Amino acid sequence: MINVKDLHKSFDATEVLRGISLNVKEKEVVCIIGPSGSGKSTLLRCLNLLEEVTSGDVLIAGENLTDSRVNINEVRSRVGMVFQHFNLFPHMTVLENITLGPKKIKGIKKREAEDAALPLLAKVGLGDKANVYPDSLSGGQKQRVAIARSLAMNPQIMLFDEPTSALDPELVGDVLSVIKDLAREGMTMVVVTHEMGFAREVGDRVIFMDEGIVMEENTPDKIFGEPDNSRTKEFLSKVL
Ligand SMILES: Nc1ncnc2c1ncn2[C@@H]1O[C@H](COP(=O)(O)OP(=O)(O)OP(=O)(O)O)[C@@H](O)[C@H]1O
Repeated sequence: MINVKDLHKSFDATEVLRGISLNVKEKEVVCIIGPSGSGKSTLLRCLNLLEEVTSGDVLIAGENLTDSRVNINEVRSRVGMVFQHFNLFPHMTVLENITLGPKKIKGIKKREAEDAALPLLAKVGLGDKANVYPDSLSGGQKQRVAIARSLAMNPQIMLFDEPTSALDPELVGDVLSVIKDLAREGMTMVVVTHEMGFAREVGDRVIFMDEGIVMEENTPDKIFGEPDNSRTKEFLSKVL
């Protein structure tokens, strides 16, 4: 579903991704861990064209995102992304936030978009919040709205960039449980996370990135039990 080949990404003279290759199969959950600044967010952003690739290939379901004919809106509909900061529009209700993309980008009629949005809100445990404004929600609730908003575009793939890092500890569990439900339903997902317990429990594979390269890719049990790479070992000894 996702095939990344020798991906390089530079910002001016700084090479942040230095030759990443990565394959994610349909329904697979891949968790990416690694120190701050190792390029995890940049990699994720290259997977839905939030960043332009410097060189290499990124294929999503066979379509090469480096092809200049690619339709950015169409790619972003297929590849949903949830950020650390929820980026909801404060002047719109929860329902308006969720239906904006389907209406504006997909041309779906208001009524139809709302009918599709309400079950998604129920799915993330916020069935009673359709008509409130984001300000009245907790961080965890806002993040669950952001997940519903991405799902409303009916994506084939979901990318999560540290979805719980901005949350108070007591709010993390509800957000992770929504992501776990998606994993159980067979959503293909790439999750950048500092939640090692989550990566171990939910990831089919875990990737350890450092200094813009994939240092190790392994099953959760292996990477958290007996990592092959000394840098992985060193990192995990600090965070576990
Ligand atoms: N738009 C940009 N312009 C210049 N440098 C950038 C830009 N975006 C990221 N970088 C740099 O790229 C490097 C990797 O950043 P990135 O956010 O991908 O790392 P990360 O592993 O996700 O870190 P964290 O865990 O702290 O979020 C950092 O040194 C960062 O300063």
